Amino acid sequence: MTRSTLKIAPSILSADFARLADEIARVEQGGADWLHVDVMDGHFVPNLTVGPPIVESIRKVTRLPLDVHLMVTNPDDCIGAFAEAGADYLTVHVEACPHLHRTVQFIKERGVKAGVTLNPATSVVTLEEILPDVDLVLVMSVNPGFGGQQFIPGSLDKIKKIRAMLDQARSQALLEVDGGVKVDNAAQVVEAGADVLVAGSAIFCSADYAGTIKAMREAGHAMPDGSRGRSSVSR
Ligand SMILES: O=C(CO)[C@H](O)[C@H](O)COP(=O)(O)O
Repeated sequence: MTRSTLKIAPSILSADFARLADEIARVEQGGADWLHVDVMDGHFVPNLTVGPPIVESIRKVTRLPLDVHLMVTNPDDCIGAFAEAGADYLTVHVEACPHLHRTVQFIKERGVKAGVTLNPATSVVTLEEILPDVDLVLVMSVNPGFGGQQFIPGSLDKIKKIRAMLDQARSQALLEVDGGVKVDNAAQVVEAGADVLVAGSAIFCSADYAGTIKAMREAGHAMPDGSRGRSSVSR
């Protein structure tokens, strides 16, 4: 099976929230494919960020698909509000969902693409039963809660395992990686099997957002042996 074109999703967690519309315009004009929005409740993760009103405001200033990552306890309680606010993807944690299949159906019933994600210490086995139902799998390559952390090296093996599971199931779900993704490791992450690279500090802490996005895309398409990556092929 061929793979989707590599997507770059800047995470606004590292943007200047006082100038959010400008920051979003800069990454959109700079070639971003998606916008990644981290929702944190101060309970599932030790940080607080944005809710549905902010997503609704973001929806008005960009055409980029909104990739909303719910780092919250009881995500079922807020799925409707984020769907109405304009999320294109809603991704929930397997650790936060005792009835994961029901939660995924809630998301899809609202016309939103459904993603599932797992923390670094959570086994890929937790994905086995839900894979046929999801549009996206997100591998957290840092412990969620904060931007600017170091990529956990063991994440590469996890990405490879999930890539193999998706390919074996002939799944069309996208494989996204989030946490410590930089220009320097983008090739390894894509080689391991990623379709979507989330990057916060790498982009928003750089002087040239467009240049960083371009460099990350080029790195992701350049395999170690110099060949073009599988991710450059559309399915
Ligand atoms: O989900 C997240 C943190 O929980 C962020 O999306 C992620 O950490 C991106 O930041 P960076 O690229 O700086 O690591």
